[in-house]
Amino acid sequence: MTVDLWQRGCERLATELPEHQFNTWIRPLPPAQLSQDEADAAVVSVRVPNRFKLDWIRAQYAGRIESVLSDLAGKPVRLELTLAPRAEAAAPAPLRASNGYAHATVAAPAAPAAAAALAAVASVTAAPSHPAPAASPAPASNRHKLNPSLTFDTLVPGRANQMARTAALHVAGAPGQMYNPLFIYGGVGLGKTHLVHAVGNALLKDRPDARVLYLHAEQFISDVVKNYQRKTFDELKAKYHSLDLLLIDDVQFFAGKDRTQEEFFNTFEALLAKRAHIIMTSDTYPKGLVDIDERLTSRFDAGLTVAIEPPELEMRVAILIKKALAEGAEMPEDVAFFIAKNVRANVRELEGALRKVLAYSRFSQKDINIALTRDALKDLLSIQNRQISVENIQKTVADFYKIKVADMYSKKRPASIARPRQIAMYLAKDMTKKSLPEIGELFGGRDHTTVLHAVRKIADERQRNSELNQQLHVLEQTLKG
Ligand SMILES: Nc1ncnc2c1ncn2[C@@H]1O[C@H](COP(=O)(O)OP(=O)(O)OP(=O)(O)O)[C@@H](O)[C@H]1O
Repeated sequence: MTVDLWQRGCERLATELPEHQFNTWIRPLPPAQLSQDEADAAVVSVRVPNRFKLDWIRAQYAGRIESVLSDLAGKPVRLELTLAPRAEAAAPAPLRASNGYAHATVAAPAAPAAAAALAAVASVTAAPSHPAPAASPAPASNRHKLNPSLTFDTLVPGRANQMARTAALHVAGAPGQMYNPLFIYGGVGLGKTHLVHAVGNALLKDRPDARVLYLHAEQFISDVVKNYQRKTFDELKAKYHSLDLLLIDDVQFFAGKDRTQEEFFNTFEALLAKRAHIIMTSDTYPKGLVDIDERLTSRFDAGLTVAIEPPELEMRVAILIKKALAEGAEMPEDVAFFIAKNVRANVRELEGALRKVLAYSRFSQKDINIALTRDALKDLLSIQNRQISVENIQKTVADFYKIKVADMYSKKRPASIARPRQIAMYLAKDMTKKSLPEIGELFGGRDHTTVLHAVRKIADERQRNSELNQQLHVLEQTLKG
C-alpha cells in the first residue's frame, strides 16, 4: 500500500518536475514507510542517505511531495525525512546502478529556504573539526602538489558553484564523514581544480599533519605503469592507501585503462574503509563516463555528485573585480560588465582577457576604461563579431534541436518548433548588434514585440532552469567557434 502510494507519487513527480531534478533528487530515494501519527494522520517516512540531500530535499521538494501524496491518498499526508544509518547510506543505491538514469546538473537554489538550508549545511564546517584518523606525521612529499593560492578565499562564490562549494566546505571541515566520495563535474575552466585545492589547503591549515595528496588522473596512470614495470605494487599501495584525503582531477582520463582502474578501485576501497576522504573531478557525471568499469562509476556516484556550471554574468563580473584587485588594479564596474558580456566561455578565458587588459593599461600607462578595453581585446571581439550572424544562429539552433532551418521563419507554432525559435531570437539579440525589428524581420517578418517577448522569456527562464542554461551555454560556445 505504502510502496504503491510512494511509487505512484514518484510517477506523478516524474511528469511534473524537470527530468534532471527528478533523476537527481527523487528517483534515488528508497521506497517509503507509511505510518500514522498521534492525530491519526498519515505519515510517509523516507530515508535519505546524507544530511546534504536531506536539507536540499526538505527545502526544495517536501511541500511538493506532500501535496502529490495527499492528492493521491485522498487525505492529508505528512512527509518525514530521516537520515539513513551509515551502512545503508554508504552502499551504492541499487536503483541508480541498474537503471542508468541520467544524473544531470544539480539545480541552483532558487528559494530563500533552500539558501537557508545550504547556509545551515555550510555552517557545520565552522564547528570544531572531527578527530583526525590516527596518523603518523605526513611525509612532506604528500603535500607538495597543492597550490597554496587556490583557496576558498580566492574562489568567488555564486549560483554556478554554490552546491559544489558548500559540499567542498563541508568536506574540508569534516573529512571522512559525509559526501564521501565527493564527485565534482563540469566543463573546462570552471573552477573544479581550484575547488579541490581549496579543500586540501583548508584541511592542512586546520590539521597540518594530515596526509593530503592532489594529483591529476594522468599522474595516477603513470604511477601505475611505473610500478607495474618495476613490480613494486607495495610502494603504490603505501603511497595511496595511507592518505587522509585524496584529491584526483579529471578521472575521465581513466577511460580504457583497465589496470589503472583496477588499482584505483583498490585505492578507493582502502581509503573509504578507513574513512579517508576522496574527491574527484571530471568533465561529466559518473554515469556519463565512457570506458570506465561500472563497478567504479557506481562507486563514484555513491557519495555526493555535484555540478559546477558556467558562471552567470554577475558572477563573471565579481570574478573580474576580485582578480583585478588581487593584481593591485581597480576595475571599474562598467568595464567588468563589458568584459563579462563578451567573454562567457569559462573563468580561464575571463582571466586571459583580464590579463590582456591589465597589461595594456600598464604598458600604455592609461587608466582602465571601456575604450582601452576595446583596444586591448580587439582581436577577441572582432573574431566574435565576424563569426556571429543571425543566419548562423538560426542554423546552429535548428541543428541543435533537430528542426529545419526553415522553421525559424515559418508560422508553425508547436512547442517543439516555437521554443527553439525563441531561443534563436534570444541569442540573436544577445550575440549580435541587430535591433528587435531587424531580428523580427529575419525570423519571417515577425513583429518586434514577439522578439521582445521571446528574449525576456528565455532570459528569465535561464536564471531558473539550469538545463536550459547549459544548453544555451553549449550553443554560445558553438557559435563562437
Ligand atoms: N569561482 C571562481 N573564483 C575565482 N577564480 C576561479 C573561479 N572559478 C575558476 N576560477 C579560476 O579559473 C581558472 C580555471 O579554473 P580551474 O583550473 O579550477 O578549472 P577546471 O574546472 O579544473 O578546468 P579543467 O577541466 O580545464 O581542468 C583558475 O585560475 C581558477 O582559479
